[in-house]
Amino acid sequence: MEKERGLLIVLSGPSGVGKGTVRKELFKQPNTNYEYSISVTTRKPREGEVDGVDYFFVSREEFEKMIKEGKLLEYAEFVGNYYGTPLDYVNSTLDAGRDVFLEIEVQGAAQIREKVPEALFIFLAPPSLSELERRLIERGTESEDVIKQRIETAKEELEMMKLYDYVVENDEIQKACEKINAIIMAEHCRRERVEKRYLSMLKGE
Ligand SMILES: Nc1nc2c(ncn2[C@@H]2O[C@H](COP(=O)(O)OP(=O)(O)O)[C@@H](O)[C@H]2O)c(=O)[nH]1
Ligand SMILES: Nc1ncnc2c1ncn2[C@@H]1O[C@H](COP(=O)(O)OP(=O)(O)O)[C@@H](O)[C@H]1O
Repeated sequence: MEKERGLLIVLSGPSGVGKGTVRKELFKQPNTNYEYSISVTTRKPREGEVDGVDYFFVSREEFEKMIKEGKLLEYAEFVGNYYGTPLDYVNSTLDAGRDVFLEIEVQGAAQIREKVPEALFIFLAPPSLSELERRLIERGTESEDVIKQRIETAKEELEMMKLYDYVVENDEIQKACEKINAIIMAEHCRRERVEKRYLSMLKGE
C-alpha cells in the first residue's frame, strides 16, 4: 500500500512570542514524527546561530536566485530581510510519510494556505503586547530600533490570527507544547477518520 503523505504543520506568531523556544522544546521530546524544515534567510546570524542548523544564511543575490529558480515553497520579506522555505526538503519529507514543521511568519503562512490548503495552521499568541515587548527586550538580540519595528509588525500579525485553525497562548512553555502536541495528535485522528469514511464510501459501504 502507498505510504500516507505526512502532515504539514505551520506555526506562526509575532517575533519574540516564543516560537523558537517552543519549537526546540517540542523537538526535545521523544517519539515525535515531525521534522523541522530549516529556512533560508538573508538575515545575518546572531551570536551562537549556526549555518545549516538555525537557518541557511545566504546573500540577497543567492536568495533572489532561489526565488527565480522556484526552489522555495514560500517566502516573505520581514523587517528588511528575506526568509523562505526550501521546497524540495518539504516535498521529500512529506512523501516519506513524515510530518514537516514550519516556523514562519504570517505572509508565508498565507502562501502555504493557497498552495497546501490541507496543512495545519497554529498561531502562537503572547499573553499581551507588553509581555511580547518584554520578551524581545530580554532576548537582547535586536537593536532598540528593530525591536520597535517588530512590535509594530506584531500588531498587524495579531490581526491575522483569526485565519489560523488554532490559537495557542504561550503563557508557559510546557503548557504551550502540550497543547500543540494535542492539536497535532487530534488532527491525525481526524484525518484517519475522514480517510476511512472516504474509503468505505468508495467501496459502496
Ligand atoms: N515566511 C517565512 N518566515 C520565516 C521563515 N523562517 C523564519 N521566518 C519568520 O521570520 C520572522 C523573523 O525571524 P528571525 O529573524 O529569526 O526572528 P525571531 O523569530 O524573532 O527569532 C519570524 O516570524 C520567523 O518565524 C520562512 O522560511 N518563511
Ligand atoms: N512562555 C514563556 N514565558 C516567558 N518567556 C518566554 C516564554 N517563551 C519564550 N520566552 C522567552 O522570550 C524570548 C523570545 O523567545 P523566542 O523563542 O526567541 O521567540 P520567537 O522565536 O517567537 O521570536 C526568549 O528570551 C525566550 O527565552
